[in-house]
Amino acid sequence: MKLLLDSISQNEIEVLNSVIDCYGVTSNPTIVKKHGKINLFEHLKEIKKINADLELHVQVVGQTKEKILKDAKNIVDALGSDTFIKVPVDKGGLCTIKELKKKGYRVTATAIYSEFQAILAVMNGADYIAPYINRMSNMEKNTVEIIKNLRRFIDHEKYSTQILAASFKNIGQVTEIINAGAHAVTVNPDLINEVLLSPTVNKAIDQFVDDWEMTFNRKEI
Ligand SMILES: O=P(O)(O)OC[C@H]1O[C@](O)(CO)[C@@H](O)[C@@H]1O
Repeated sequence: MKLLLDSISQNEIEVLNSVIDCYGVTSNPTIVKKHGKINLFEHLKEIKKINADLELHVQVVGQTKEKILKDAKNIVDALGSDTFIKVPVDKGGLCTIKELKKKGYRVTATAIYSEFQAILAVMNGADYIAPYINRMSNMEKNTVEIIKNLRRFIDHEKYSTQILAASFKNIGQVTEIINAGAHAVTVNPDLINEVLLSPTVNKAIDQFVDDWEMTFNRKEI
């Protein structure tokens, strides 16, 4: 299982990288917008300095094959050939995924709202597919079934594509989707922090320390 952070906040990534096993970071233009008009490539290079092993998934903006290929080249020239190029799965995106794979790029197929869209991206050779869990739930789709079906399809047909589930709005969705068979999830640090900073957990820990101190009159073992 791979856990990625759906954020480009250096502070959030630095803190969580020291606490949990982070596999990489994902971004899209909406996530970048929160940081204003930054130099994205320089910003991401700083994130790589936190942990050189972090996978970077960076989204293209171009909407035609030519423009997507140009964006992909710029991304890889700036950040290295191990960077994953995120390409939205529409007609233009699909044929470009094929082309990018022929040229040796690493590709994450994104903006996936349906099982069939995901299947087409797998067939075109995407390394990862990123189904949008919360956005599909909002469309009353059974996301657990979709992930189970996709995993079955990938395993049965022996594709090497991995499911990188994205767009979560609560941790319940994350665990459900991991259990359904996703290979990887990308999660907003706020959702992870909600669990790690839970008042219920803190209360239980404080109670243990209080009980120890009452018994032994000290706060160490
Ligand atoms: O519904 P949201 O939270 O905007 O998420 C969209 C998702 O798409 C991604 O761009 C993945 O491709 C993630 O970075 C993000 O989790």
